[in-house]
Amino acid sequence: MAGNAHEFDVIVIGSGPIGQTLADKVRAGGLTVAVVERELVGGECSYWACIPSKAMLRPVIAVTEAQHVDGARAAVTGPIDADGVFARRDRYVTSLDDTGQANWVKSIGATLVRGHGRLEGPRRVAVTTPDDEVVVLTARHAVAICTGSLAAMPDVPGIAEARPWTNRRGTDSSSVPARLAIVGGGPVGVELATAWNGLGSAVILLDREQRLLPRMEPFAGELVAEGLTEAGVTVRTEVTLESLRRPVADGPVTVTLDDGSKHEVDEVLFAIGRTPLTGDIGLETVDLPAGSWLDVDDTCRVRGTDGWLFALGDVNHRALLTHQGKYQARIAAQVILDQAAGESVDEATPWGVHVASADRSAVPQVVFTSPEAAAVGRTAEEAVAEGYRCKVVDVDLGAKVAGANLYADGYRGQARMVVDEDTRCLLGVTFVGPGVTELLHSATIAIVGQIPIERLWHAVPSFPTISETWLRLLEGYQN
Ligand SMILES: Cc1cc2nc3c(=O)[nH]c(=O)nc-3n(C[C@H](O)[C@H](O)[C@H](O)COP(=O)(O)OP(=O)(O)OC[C@H]3O[C@@H](n4cnc5c(N)ncnc54)[C@H](O)[C@@H]3O)c2cc1C
Ligand SMILES: NC(=O)c1ccc[n+]([C@@H]2O[C@H](COP(=O)([O-])OP(=O)(O)OC[C@H]3O[C@@H](n4cnc5c(N)ncnc54)[C@H](O)[C@@H]3O)[C@@H](O)[C@H]2O)c1
Repeated sequence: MAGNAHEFDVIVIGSGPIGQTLADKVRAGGLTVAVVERELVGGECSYWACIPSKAMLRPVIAVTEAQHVDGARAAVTGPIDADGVFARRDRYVTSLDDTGQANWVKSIGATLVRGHGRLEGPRRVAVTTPDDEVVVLTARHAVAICTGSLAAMPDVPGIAEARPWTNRRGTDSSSVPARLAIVGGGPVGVELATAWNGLGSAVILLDREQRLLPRMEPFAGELVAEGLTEAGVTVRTEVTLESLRRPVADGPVTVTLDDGSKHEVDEVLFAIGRTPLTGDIGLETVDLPAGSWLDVDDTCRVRGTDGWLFALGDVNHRALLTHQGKYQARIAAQVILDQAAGESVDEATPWGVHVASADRSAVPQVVFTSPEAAAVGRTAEEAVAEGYRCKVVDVDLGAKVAGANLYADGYRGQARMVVDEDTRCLLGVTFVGPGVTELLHSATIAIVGQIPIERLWHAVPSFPTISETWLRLLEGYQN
């Protein structure tokens, strides 16, 4: 880079799915962009999170589903081929080679700068390259922090000697531990328990809360725990980890819980949440605290800065999901483009082009377990806590939905719809059961579109599909 080649309209720090989306959109709008990446272009999502976990889960879920269809069950005769699953995963993560994604960044006309980016005052980013050189970039319009998050670790005795797994080894290991303890029963914990149990590990899943998936409707965690238990996972809730011991480097780990029980395993995996990757990105140079989640407004501009600094994706802690971060990137790109053109930004109109309104009321999430759990919007408990006058409708899918029973014999699943009684529009919907994942977007559209119950009756689900759950929910609302 020579002359003013270090000056760009926009600098994006972090090339995960969110940084890439922002770069793509502002570039398409005619701005120049530098994308700074210190590790692999594509981020955690592409190599150690969404993509490898789903590549590993799909074979496990496919086999489990076949085992629940009379007649098909007889065709499932052996264990899952772990090497085949690892090969599938490696294909999806391009064997941790980011050439394809790096070329894509270049193909959109962005400049990829390899190295660790740190703010150096407003609109300046110093990049320490792999050769230990420092390149200083300046941004005419905006800097976007898209640095993502890291697995959180608890402070318990013995953690260093136990060399625990996180989502990284949990998604890139090509050997199956005979015994695996997973601490944390959120989405990462339940998905990786499903995957590794399916691949042959004896898994014990531990959570300190009363139930798994504590952020979803209670029946989600309960049905997922049932599915895991049926598959052979030992599920322990309301337990706290006291210590780990791995006296011999290659030997087993002893996990001690607060109820006094001890469990010997070959590996321990932590899935207890995330911490923001903001500790070493120069936040202190712009008067922001280092190491914290970045507080943004609904346009994704960092509060306390004057409109040049954006934080998108996991780092802003609005919704730690790839699709939601990419939505934020689309909104922020519009804000950046309009600011750069000297046009006004309308931050006051919900659902407008500059406001990430869905983050507040319509975040969809699918947890890929067996059964699957899919939810969007508020839970009943959240709606009540926020002061809504609401009606809750529950449907037992196995008992009431013909399409569900044709999908799996002895189908077990449940749905819940939370309705705002003042507007008769939906506040939240949850589906749990085999094959429900693709139903979720219908609920997202109903919530975002603010479609009243009366109109939903005109959205006719095909017979005999699991979507007929919608009819049962509407009938339940009338009764
Ligand atoms: C096991 C697992 C499974 C998941 N499954 C799903 C799923 O199915 N669906 C879903 O929606 N979400 C899923 N998530 C969440 C999803 O992975 C995150 O929400 C998503 O990766 C966030 O994207 P991001 O771009 O903000 O961050 P990341 O994907 O973490 O990317 C951040 C990038 O920034 C780079 N970086 C960091 N600091 C610097 C720096 N100082 N300088 C330069 N570069 C830097 C990093 O190297 C990285 O490449 C999963 C998470 C886990 C752990
Ligand atoms: N399919 C998906 O959409 C998907 C999959 C994986 C992860 N993610 C996202 O990634 C983020 C991280 O997921 P996660 O599951 O790591 O975090 P999480 O915060 O969603 O869940 C953490 C779980 O660990 C438990 N926990 C916390 N501390 C504990 C302790 N000391 N001992 C025992 N249990 C403890 C909590 O009760 C909770 O159940 C989430 O926001 C999640 O939505 C999404």
